Amino acid sequence: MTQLRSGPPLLTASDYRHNAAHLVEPDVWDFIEGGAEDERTLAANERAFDRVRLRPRVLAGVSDADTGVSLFGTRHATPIGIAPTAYHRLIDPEGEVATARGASAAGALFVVAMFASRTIEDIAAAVPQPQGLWLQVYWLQRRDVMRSLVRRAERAGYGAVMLTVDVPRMGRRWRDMRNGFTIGGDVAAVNIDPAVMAAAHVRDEGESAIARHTADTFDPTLTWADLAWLRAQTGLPLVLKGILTAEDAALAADHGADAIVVSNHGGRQLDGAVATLDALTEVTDAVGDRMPVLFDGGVRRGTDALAALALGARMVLTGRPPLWGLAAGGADGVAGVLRAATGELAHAMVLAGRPTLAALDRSAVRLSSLTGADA
Ligand SMILES: Cc1cc2nc3c(=O)[nH]c(=O)nc-3n(C[C@H](O)[C@H](O)[C@H](O)COP(=O)(O)O)c2cc1C
Ligand SMILES: O=C(O)C(=O)c1ccccc1
Repeated sequence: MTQLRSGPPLLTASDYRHNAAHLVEPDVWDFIEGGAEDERTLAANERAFDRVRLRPRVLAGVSDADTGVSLFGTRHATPIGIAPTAYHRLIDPEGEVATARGASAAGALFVVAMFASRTIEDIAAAVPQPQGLWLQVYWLQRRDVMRSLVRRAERAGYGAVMLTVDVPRMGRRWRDMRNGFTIGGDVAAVNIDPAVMAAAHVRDEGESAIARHTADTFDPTLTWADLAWLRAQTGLPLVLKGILTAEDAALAADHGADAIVVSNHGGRQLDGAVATLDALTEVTDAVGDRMPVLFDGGVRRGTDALAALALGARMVLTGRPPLWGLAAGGADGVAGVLRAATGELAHAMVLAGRPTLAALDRSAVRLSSLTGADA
């Protein structure tokens, strides 16, 4: 656990959040915490877990739990990984290098964002096993830039490429627009051709610079047929992030995705979109065993992870909590927040009588509680 110089130990993600709030600039805090428009989907993601009621089994002879999970041939000590988030140097001078060290210490997957503020190679060099890193990309108008990123990740030993598909344009985040949020100082998206990033700090009154930059550089004309191009650029597994419906999950499988992430971008894109926990079962039903389904959105404690895993997620990702850890204690804080959640998960697995992730199935959740019937 992360012990600060003074004050009580940080035991839960919520402890890290309260601690971190005082340690980053207010506009950066709003960028991290904020969601799109009235933030209803952001709130719904967390609230969905409040409805979950578990069905513990007893006298199962369970004294310890194994949280290990394999994905694409790589073993992870925990099924709780780090979702891609941009610009970690806004929070810690070492940025993604510190995050990678923390993830590696906790045995967790770290999905590095295309908009990382440290190089793909420096991040890989910070960990003993770079296949525990994946690279997230957005579809840029400049396909040559995408290709070079994917090739660099492959050469550096990354384990997979994750294409985020829920940003044809950036969601309107009133907080960032009111703050006139820009990425400045010596923080930059160092992996992307400077020509592509040239206008990244430009904005008009009432605008967010990242939204302006996204509109200038992303390719919103993308369709399912275009995925074949990216597929052909790399031998790495291709994971699609941002699926919320059975229809799109089936299309992803038909178009050769190796995995998908049920995600609404942490409530930062379409406000009013379904909470991810509420979308999970329709997606896992549609996919069956065709490919692994991952999950993100609102996971704040071990029992949240347990519910998503029970409903069919192979792994869960968390976005904001590792950033709270990074702010509170650098690499140690990232490891601390992941270990806290993993410890809670293992504890819940013992109390629920399910010693392994394989033994965790839908019978662990009272399904009527998800629809609010038990409220
Ligand atoms: C500060 C911040 C930056 C993010 N940047 C990216 C990004 O660059 N690419 C991406 O695919 N998702 C990005 N996301 C979305 C996360 O990957 C993830 O879907 C979301 O945070 C999960 O919800 P949670 O924060 O409730 O765990 C970002 C989220 C946050 C909070
Ligand atoms: O903030 C985000 O959610 C996000 O996806 C993003 C994308 C590009 C630059 C910065 C953030």
